[in-house]
Amino acid sequence: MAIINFGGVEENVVTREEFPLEKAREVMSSETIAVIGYGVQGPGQSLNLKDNGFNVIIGQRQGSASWDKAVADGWVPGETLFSIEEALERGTIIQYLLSDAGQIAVWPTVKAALKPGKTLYFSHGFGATYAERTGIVPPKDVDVILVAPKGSGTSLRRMFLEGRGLNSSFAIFQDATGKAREKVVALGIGVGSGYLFETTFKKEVYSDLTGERGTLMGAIQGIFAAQYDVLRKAGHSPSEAFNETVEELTQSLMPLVAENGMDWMYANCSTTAQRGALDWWKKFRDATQPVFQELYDEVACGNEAQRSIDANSKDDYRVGLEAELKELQDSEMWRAGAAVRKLRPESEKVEA
Ligand SMILES: NC(=O)c1ccc[n+]([C@@H]2O[C@H](COP(=O)([O-])OP(=O)(O)OC[C@H]3O[C@@H](n4cnc5c(N)ncnc54)[C@H](O)[C@@H]3O)[C@@H](O)[C@H]2O)c1
Ligand SMILES: CC(C)(O)[C@@H](O)C(=O)O
Ligand SMILES: [Mg+2]
Ligand SMILES: [Mg+2]
Repeated sequence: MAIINFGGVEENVVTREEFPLEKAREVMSSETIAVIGYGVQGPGQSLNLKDNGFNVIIGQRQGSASWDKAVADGWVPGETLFSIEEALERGTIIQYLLSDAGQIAVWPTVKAALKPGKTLYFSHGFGATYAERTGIVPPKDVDVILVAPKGSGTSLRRMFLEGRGLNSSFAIFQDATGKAREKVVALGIGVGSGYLFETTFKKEVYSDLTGERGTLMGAIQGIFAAQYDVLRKAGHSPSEAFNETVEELTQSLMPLVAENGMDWMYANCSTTAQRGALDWWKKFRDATQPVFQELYDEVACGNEAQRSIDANSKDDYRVGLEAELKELQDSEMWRAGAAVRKLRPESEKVEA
């Protein structure tokens, strides 16, 4: 473990230097990793593990679109691609990567397959933390661990292929064999994490649900929509409103934040912009803080988890989700965005 000072607070992290891939392969040398579910995380984690030299199989519902995707990605039915039941039987490490609602539905099958000595791996603290709502209570004689990549499975794979690494958190829920720690770190390195920081199942799920509902996904769309609306009502064109709300942020300013922090991005803007941003950011903080607090409280009391379980356990949940995504796509702001994306010079080059 390397001790890293995060803004004045020291934390333990695991890097690839201290726990190299060779060591991870050694820890996993006699294990068969069964990745159950081939949605978003399933492909990213399993393909990275395979390319890193681990012994991986996939368990997925036959006849589903995800099964076809697995075949297209090179997994071979009967050799490395199986029904969920068969993969559970063959695997010694069970990477449970169905959707969180799917995990509840399939839990009785998984539980029955968890013979002593097997390891149960999650990428979210959801199922085990909200056990009274999910019914997911692992048997006492298996190791239960978590590696949660902090980003989309799509990014996990893309960054791996670019030689980069998304960071992940890791946690141990249950250490039945005394080897849970080396297993979780080996798998974290194996799935392509840049580095690993330690957490608990409960902290992972509380922070993850807050983050995705907050600044990462929910709040950002809300703030974009509010500013775009004000600009449009004041007579600005869609292209102007979109550029001043989204395009400049994603294309010009966020890469500077990612590179060297907010002050660096500010420093690369005019003194006029800096004066305004420094004057206004605290107003936005104060206006949104109560909403973030409400969000965290709803997560911590379980209401948010319950809403997600109720919505995503419906047979036709995809229909509703797709309609809501379409509503976003069809909004003027995101239609303007589609036109703006096409106008990027590099888009022209791709099409040419
Ligand atoms: N999406 C991400 O990038 C991401 C990032 C970090 C963590 N996670 C976590 O990883 C886990 C997997 O998430 P995901 O987004 O990859 O899942 P997903 O929504 O893409 O679904 C994964 C698979 O679950 C299968 N599935 C759903 N319901 C099922 C059922 N009742 N029976 C059998 N199969 C069923 C689907 O066919 C699909 O292949 C979750 O715990 C999630 O919170 C996801
Ligand atoms: C990619 C995210 C938002 O970080 C993940 O938490 C998810 O649920 O998909
Ligand atoms: Mg999440
Ligand atoms: Mg997340």
